[in-house]
Amino acid sequence: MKLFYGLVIHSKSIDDLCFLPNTVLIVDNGKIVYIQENADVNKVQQEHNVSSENVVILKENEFLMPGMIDTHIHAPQYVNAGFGLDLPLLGWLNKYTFPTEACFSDLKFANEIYTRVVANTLVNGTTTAMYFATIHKDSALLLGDIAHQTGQRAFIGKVSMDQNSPEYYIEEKDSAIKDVEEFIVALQSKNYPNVQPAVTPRFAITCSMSLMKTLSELASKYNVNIQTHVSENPAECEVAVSLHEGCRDYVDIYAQAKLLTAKTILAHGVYLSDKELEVLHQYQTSISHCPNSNCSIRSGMCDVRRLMEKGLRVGLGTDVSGGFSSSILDAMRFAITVSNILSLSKPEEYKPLNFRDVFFMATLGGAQALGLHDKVGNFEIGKEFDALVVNLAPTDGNLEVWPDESMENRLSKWIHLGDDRSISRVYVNGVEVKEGASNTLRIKRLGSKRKLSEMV
Ligand SMILES: Nc1nc2[nH]cnc2c(=O)[nH]1
Ligand SMILES: [Zn+2]
Repeated sequence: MKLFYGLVIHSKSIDDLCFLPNTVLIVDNGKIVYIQENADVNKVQQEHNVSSENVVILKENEFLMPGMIDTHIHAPQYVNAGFGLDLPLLGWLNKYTFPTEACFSDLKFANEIYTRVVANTLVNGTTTAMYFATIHKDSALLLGDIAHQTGQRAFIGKVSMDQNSPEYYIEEKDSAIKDVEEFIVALQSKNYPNVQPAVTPRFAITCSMSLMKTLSELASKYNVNIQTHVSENPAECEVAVSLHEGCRDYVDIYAQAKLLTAKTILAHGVYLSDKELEVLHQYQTSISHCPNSNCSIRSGMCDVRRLMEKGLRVGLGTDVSGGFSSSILDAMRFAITVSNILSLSKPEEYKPLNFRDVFFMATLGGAQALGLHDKVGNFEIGKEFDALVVNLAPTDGNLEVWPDESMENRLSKWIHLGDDRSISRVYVNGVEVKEGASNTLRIKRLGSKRKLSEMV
């Protein structure tokens, strides 16, 4: 049992951001069992029989918030984060992405990179990640092992692609199906409490209709989440629709493949028509908004306010390495900036996203988009305790606050100026995981680094 006392911040909905001062929150067996604002901490501690070594009193400049959720990240592309941003999507995939992903047939290389990406995202406050791995079954399973061992909540997608891909990085349809089924069975049979497989057709250009239909059957047979990309870039949209005869638009391709479910998340959705949004709403399919990626590989600017007003659930994604940063704080800022820019050409009454909106999207909104909102996303009794202790006065960095600043302004400052140095503790399912992840990264950085080419 663990008792936390101090300022708690979480969202109950996009319009209901709560600041709860002097709050006691008790966690037992990973779950939240008690939460009371303006509580008498000593009294509650005694009543619940919590020993003093299990009491965490937050400091003046600290607050507790739900862990952040990255609804779309490519773990193998972590190696490429920050370069190769000179080409738009289709050229970028061929020149930079596919060659890198092909290296993950090598388990030693996969182990090096996957250990780092899991540790790095945890240190940056990502308590849940929806990962694309590569087409390689064994290294995707390894990513699952690493997430489990390091303590991150994760969905792991072994990527499927059977057409329009380079010969060194493509699957035959039959072996693609066999490998996905074996991957799902193997990962599920490990019984990791917080790591689940996800069916992951790469996107409509690299997947045949027949492959996608079978993947949808597998998703339903094993009751797993589905993830793919949609409507990210104008050239991509054109090619996708031209490849799948008889499909009205991009969303119709996935509708005909029966991939649209309440457990499906589609990355991007920059160019979706009203009709497509209506269809996604009917299927309760959600969207991962990846604004850094959309800017960095110049895909376009997604008006997520419009998507949310149409009733879609929208989470944030880093989309490393289309996006160059693996931090959800960065995704929050990019989401605000894209929305601000879009608002310049909108009517005056258009409301760009603000820090409250993106805080919601990074936490409860992401949980809703992944269908995890009964488990995580905010602090409700019965939910699992995925949380960050944020320190607004780190010893270094650009973040500075003053004692008489409002809680709202302090949160806004953190969202705009914070980084991993201001995240002092990270909990997943009640277990503190930041220290272990930081040590892993430190050891990896101190050790002499091998050349990438020597690792493969
Ligand atoms: N951003 C992005 N879009 C994709 N569409 C298909 N594959 C990818 C990918 O790896 N990254
Ligand atoms: Zn992506």
